[in-house]
Amino acid sequence: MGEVGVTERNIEQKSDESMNLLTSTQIVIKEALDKLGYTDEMYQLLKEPLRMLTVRMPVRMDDGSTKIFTGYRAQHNDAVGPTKGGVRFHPEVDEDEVKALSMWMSLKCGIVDLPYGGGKGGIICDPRTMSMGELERLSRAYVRAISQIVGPTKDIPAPDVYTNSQIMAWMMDEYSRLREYDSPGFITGKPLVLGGSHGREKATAQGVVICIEEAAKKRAIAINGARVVVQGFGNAGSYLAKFMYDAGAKVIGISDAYGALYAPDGLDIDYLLDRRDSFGTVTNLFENTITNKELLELDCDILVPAAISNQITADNAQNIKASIVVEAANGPTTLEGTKVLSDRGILLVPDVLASSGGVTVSYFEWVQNNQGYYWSDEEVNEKLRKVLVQSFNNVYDTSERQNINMRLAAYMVGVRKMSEASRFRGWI
Ligand SMILES: NC(=O)C1=CN([C@@H]2O[C@H](COP(=O)(O)OP(=O)(O)OC[C@H]3O[C@@H](n4cnc5c(N)ncnc54)[C@H](O)[C@@H]3O)[C@@H](O)[C@H]2O)C=CC1
Ligand SMILES: O=C(O)CCC(=O)C(=O)O
Repeated sequence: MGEVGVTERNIEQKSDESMNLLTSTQIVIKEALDKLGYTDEMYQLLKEPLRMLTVRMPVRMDDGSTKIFTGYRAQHNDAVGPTKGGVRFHPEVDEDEVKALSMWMSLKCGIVDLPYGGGKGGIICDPRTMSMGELERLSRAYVRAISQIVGPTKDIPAPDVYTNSQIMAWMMDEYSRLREYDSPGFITGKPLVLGGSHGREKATAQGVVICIEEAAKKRAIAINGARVVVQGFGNAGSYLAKFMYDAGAKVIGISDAYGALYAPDGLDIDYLLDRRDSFGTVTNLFENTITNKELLELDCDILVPAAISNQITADNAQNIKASIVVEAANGPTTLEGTKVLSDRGILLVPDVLASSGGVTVSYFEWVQNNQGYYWSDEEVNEKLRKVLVQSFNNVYDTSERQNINMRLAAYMVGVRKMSEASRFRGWI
């Protein structure tokens, strides 16, 4: 931590803290289990995924060469039910990160009370440099490689960073071909015409908005006119910016992997949405950009990291000016960063709560696939709001009652269901 030159670091590179995504998750899980009175045996069960599959996939590239890609699927704990979680295509995917991501999925499912455990997948690749044909062959190869451990009642993938409904459609088709029957419930985040759910695409952002509204009430901040900064302009970040903009907030900063845009009087979000590409890139069209680091430190009321992990660390947490930080991304704040923000009285709504709208509507999609009967957009929104408002207040009240920060409170709420299910199954 705190090494010389860290401020100059390219944001794509990882800090020492990021090596500890898994370790820091284990530390908070242990703390939550201790507070709940569980023994060390429970911690030993939950500190790592039950299963971690590494696969190597040969894929024919457009130029005729063959490239070998490495991918992972982690299944953290399936005591409650099948595991569930997205698949990430990113050059920086690594084994420990996928493990931590699967553990966060277990916590999310516990917090919003879904009948799932956590899973997560990833492939080391850069889809921004691949053709549609190459992406399709890679997506299908991944499903063939992990097919033995996934399925509608085993482990149900979904979208995450740099994956989308088209990739879900190819994966669903490959799985259905392997099994020789149509299996829409194998994966969620599908296009509507293939059994996708209304509201899934915007669900993560909608869940974040509900958490922002609830957090703003606690801090007496009016959404109308609030200054909002959003890091990341992909699925989560761009919908979120749009919802906040439509609600009358001033979105003064947004960013992507290449830089950030800042306008003190507010950005024209509709214009930016119109110009962004399918990877959530838009800043390359502008000249007066700032860095992602500068974006995070802008003077604002509400800051939403909605891109990648390890963005708020011991290095910059002191400089964050927002009153409320709501984590749409997975793992954007390190343990050290969390401590600094909490000590400074900034309300931090943690990822495992704030970004749980995505998996909640994925669950709705899976339920609709299983029953073959589909709900309206209004029905989905109403159900999502109910779940998220209740979950936010459950975690917030726990944090107040126990006098702890919301991350530890969320872990306490999230870890309980899988612990109890593991105990009833006789595993501990
Ligand atoms: N899509 C979903 O349903 C859910 C997503 N999340 C989390 O939200 C975050 C964003 O995911 P999506 O919006 O789905 O991904 P996306 O692929 O749609 O968009 C990613 C955005 O992050 C930006 N980005 C990538 N690398 C970056 C870097 N090094 N620095 C700054 N920005 C960078 C991209 O330019 C893009 O704007 C991730 O942490 C993901 O795990 C969490 C829950 C559900
Ligand atoms: O929609 C899902 O099933 C999982 C979404 C996800 O990967 C996440 O919440 O991080």
